[in-house]
Amino acid sequence: MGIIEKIQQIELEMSRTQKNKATEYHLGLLKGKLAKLKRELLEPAAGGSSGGGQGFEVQKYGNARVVLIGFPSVGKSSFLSKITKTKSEVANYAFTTLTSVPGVLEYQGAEIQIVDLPGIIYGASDGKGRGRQVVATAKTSDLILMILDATKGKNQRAILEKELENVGIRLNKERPNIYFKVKSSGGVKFSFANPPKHLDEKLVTAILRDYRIHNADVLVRDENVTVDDFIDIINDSHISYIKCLYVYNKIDAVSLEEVDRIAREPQTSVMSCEQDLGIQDVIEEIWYQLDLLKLYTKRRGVQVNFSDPMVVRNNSSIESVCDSIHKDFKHHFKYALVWGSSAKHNPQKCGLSHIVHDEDVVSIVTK
Ligand SMILES: Nc1nc2c(ncn2[C@@H]2O[C@H](COP(=O)(O)OP(=O)(O)OP(=O)(O)O)[C@@H](O)[C@H]2O)c(=O)[nH]1
Repeated sequence: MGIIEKIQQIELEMSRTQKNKATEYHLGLLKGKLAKLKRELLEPAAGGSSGGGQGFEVQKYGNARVVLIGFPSVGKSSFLSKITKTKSEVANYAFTTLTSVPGVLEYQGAEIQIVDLPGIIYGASDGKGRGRQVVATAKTSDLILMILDATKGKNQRAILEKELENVGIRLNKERPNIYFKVKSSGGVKFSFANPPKHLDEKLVTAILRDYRIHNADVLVRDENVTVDDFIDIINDSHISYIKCLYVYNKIDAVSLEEVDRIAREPQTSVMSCEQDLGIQDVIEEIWYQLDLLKLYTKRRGVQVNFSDPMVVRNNSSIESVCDSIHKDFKHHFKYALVWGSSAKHNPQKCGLSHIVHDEDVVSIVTK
């Protein structure tokens, strides 16, 4: 039996099993098996090619990567052409509609790569070669923009969410707070801060046995974690936790009441590419979700150039600032002078561990 048939079989069995206290254990084991099969499906066949996809690898560029996902004709191309600088003919030539189209959004001095994934993320979890590559690209993104058609029902969003879920992408979710370490002896040690409500030692041990893991430390730090969370932690390297912004396009074609209703949903923006409505708000929301900040660097004896900021992630240290200048830079580091809200006094002399704030001015003194 092939993997897809096995998956279907387990899904069928799960759908036939009533959910109650008595079946919890059985369902938990099935979930563990299902996750393992789905993972295998997305792994390239041993010794095989990458799956026959062509020209899919999109090189990372800029300060962050945003991936657009949506059904055909929801307005992804229209949106991309509105927010990114148009690419030259030559650049366009390299990409067909079958591959992804990258563009660059310039905002607040940052360069944000926007990748328009082919519409076929839907169906990607059936293990087809190119679907796999689409998934791999989506997993490297800092933010997913799910572009939805305001004139269509709720179904489109649910289908895409399910599809992403199936390939190991968790939207707007923190990594579950479970410590898990495979060991070479000692059996399975299950411990917790407070007794978990949906997980116990028997189930954990049985799921691990299915993964052929017989020795491991499992420490549950959050009493609300579920079986699914635990299975994600076992499959950790295949699971990505990515922020998602839901963007509803074509609001010009629905009633004001409907726009109002959609716009109130969490993590949601609304726009009309055709009428040029809400585009700027979406860009601002992207910037906000990416959680980037601007710094200005200053050389000794030279005025700060406020028109040329450097963009780093929020909570960055001086060390990562050095790293984003050059990978060897920190080896020549002596100290940094920092002006701005992160500094106790202006300037403050700081070491590599100092955390910078938005709009700080940083001067790095080297040996
Ligand atoms: N009413 C309305 N129509 C729009 C809007 N934005 C795009 N459209 C129309 O929707 C259709 C699809 O737009 P595209 O930008 O090509 O959509 P896409 O998602 O890139 O489509 P694929 O390339 O098939 O994936 C076009 O006919 C657009 O004119 C909008 O804001 N309002």
